[in-house]
Amino acid sequence: MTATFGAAEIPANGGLFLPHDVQSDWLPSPLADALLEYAIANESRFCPGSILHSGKVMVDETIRQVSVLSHLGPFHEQVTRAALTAQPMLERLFGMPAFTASEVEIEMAAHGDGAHFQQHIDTFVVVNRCPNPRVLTLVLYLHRQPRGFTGGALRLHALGGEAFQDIMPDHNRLAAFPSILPHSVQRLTCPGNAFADRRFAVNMWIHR
Ligand SMILES: O=C(O)CCC(=O)C(=O)O
Ligand SMILES: [Fe+2]
Repeated sequence: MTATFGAAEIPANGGLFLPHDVQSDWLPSPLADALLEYAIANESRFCPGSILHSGKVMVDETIRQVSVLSHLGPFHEQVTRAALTAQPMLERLFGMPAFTASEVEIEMAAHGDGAHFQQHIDTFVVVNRCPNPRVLTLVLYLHRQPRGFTGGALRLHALGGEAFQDIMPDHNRLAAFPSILPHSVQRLTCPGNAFADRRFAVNMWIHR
C-alpha cells in the first residue's frame, strides 16, 4: 500500500520514492541489437569504471565493479537524440521544471560475474563539478538471448526508510529517474563470464 506526494510515492514502511519510469522496447529493436553487437565487438576498449571518492576519481571494486566504454562511436549521435527526445516526457512525469540540456553524458557499461554498484546518487559519483550538472539518469539495458547472467537488478531506494523497488535489466528496457534518486546495481552471476554474456547498459545523464 503506497500513498503519493506530488509525483513521488510514500511506501507503507516509510521513506519516500522519487518518481521513475520504465519503458520496454525503448529503441527500435534493430538499433538495440546493433548497439549490443557494437559493445561486444569493442571488448578490448572497455576500461574499469571509476567512482568519485573524497574528491578523487578512482577505481574501487568494492564499491563499483564494472567495465565501461566512454564513446558509442557511430551510435553516439542516435543515442543522444533518443535521450533528448525522451526528456520532455520525463520532466512532466517526474514533476520537474523543464530545463535546457547542455549535454548528454553517455557511457556503455558491461557487468560481468560479480559486478555490482553499491547504493549511490548519480550527482555524487564520477562527475566532479559543483553544482553537479546531472539532472536526469536514463539507463538502457542490453543482453544476448538467452540471458547469460542472473541477478543484476537495478534497485531504487526510498529516501529514508528501508523500502526499495527492483527493475530487471531486460534487453531494450529503459529505466529513467531523477539523478538525485538513490539506487544500486545488485551483484550478478555470469557463469563462465564470457564478455558477450554480460549485462550491458547504456548510461545516459542529461546535464542542465
Ligand atoms: O546499470 C545500472 O542499472 C545503473 C548503473 C549506475 O547506477 C551508474 O552507472 O551510475
Ligand atoms: Fe548510478
